[in-house]
Amino acid sequence: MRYLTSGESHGPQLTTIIEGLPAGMPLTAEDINTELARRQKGYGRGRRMQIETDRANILGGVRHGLTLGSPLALVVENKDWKHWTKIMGIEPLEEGQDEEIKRKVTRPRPGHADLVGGIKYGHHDMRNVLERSSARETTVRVAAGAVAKKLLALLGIKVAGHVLEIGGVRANALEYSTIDELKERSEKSPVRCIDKEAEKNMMEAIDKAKKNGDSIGGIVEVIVEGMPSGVGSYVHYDRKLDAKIAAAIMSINAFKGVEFGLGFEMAHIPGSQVHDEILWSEERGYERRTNRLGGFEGGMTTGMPIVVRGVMKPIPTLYKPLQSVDIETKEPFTASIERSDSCAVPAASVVAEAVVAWEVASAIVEQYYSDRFETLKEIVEKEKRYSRFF
Ligand SMILES: Cc1cc2nc3c(=O)[nH]c(=O)nc-3n(C[C@H](O)[C@H](O)[C@H](O)COP(=O)(O)O)c2cc1C
Ligand SMILES: C=C(O[C@@H]1CC(C(=O)O)=C[C@@H](OP(=O)(O)O)[C@H]1O)C(=O)O
Repeated sequence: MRYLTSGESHGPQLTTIIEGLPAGMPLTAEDINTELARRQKGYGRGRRMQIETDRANILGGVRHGLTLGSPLALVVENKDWKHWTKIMGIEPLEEGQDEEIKRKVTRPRPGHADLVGGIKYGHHDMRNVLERSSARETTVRVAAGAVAKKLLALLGIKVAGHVLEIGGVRANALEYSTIDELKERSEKSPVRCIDKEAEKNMMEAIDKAKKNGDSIGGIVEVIVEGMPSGVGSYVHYDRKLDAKIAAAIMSINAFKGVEFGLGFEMAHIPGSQVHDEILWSEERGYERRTNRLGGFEGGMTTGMPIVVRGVMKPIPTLYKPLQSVDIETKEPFTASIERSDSCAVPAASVVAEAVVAWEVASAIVEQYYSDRFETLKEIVEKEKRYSRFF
């Protein structure tokens, strides 16, 4: 499966076209809207989220609640567009119309795509860069991910994301018995963290950063449970599913690192405490004693839950801005200030779920079968059994 997205942050809408979904899969706008609403929540976001109520309009590829196997077209309107119609106008400016209408950005923000993107595409108004480099685009990535999540859910595969760290505050009481419990508890938390003590401290850290005109980042974790083993392949670099998931996490705005299972801790632990011992029983087939490798061996799923984490840097727009240069005058100035979040880690955990779900669903459809959903379901069920009792 593949998808492309189009649209600017303050333009009329965001669009995605999804290609390669099997036919006959139940899908409603509500399936997508629930995920869009989850992405909008989260402590630390700016005023924009109070303006938007993201809703998906399905404009192709579905009839009477079932996918047709044809491309799926989804559109999410930007409610904020009505305040930006002049600034973001599509038609050329008329003779004598004020250039100021464009709300030009000439003082690039360190950490944003502004300067490099402006130089690369020859934009002297860096609004032409920031409008597309903005994480507003993650709205339609979450829409595409919602479709993938629906496909996975119907195959008995569950995806959950939560927040592990914000601004140096680490969650530690992480006991939960099922992935459903993790989902339910993180859903209730304003920072999507299931450790109540850490939640409080994370919110305080966000308040403090905001008060200081600063920003903070953090770590999110995504878990995928119910996978058959053997999805992905060791035979070629571009068929390794862990590599594709890592790239997907890295593609989220502001993400700077990825790890699976014990991750970077593996650098200082002996092999005997890293690799997952193999067990077999008549009733349950193959199992692992532990899941320290986070569900992958040789780029293939082991059948244990996929456990992947990503680190998000602090938001680059600062209300107490850093040093920059005006690209017109070359004089030193502080960077421009655009309306901004002070922490978007909770929202980013929903985006991370979406991009991981997309990679997993794509790999399943590519590997097993892509025409009819019911047939795909039968194949996946058979495959889960086959790989357990081989
Ligand atoms: C959900 C989400 C919300 C974000 N909100 C903001 C924001 O309000 N202000 C900002 O400067 N950056 C925000 N970012 C991060 C920037 O989009 C990102 O840092 C920038 O596009 C540069 O890309 P890079 O950090 O991947 O290099 C957000 C990122 C995500 C995932
Ligand atoms: C609009 C979203 O996030 C935006 C991401 C973003 C950035 O620079 O990445 C900057 C802000 O945009 P604005 O200046 O319009 O408030 C965020 O609000 C969203 O997540 O839907």
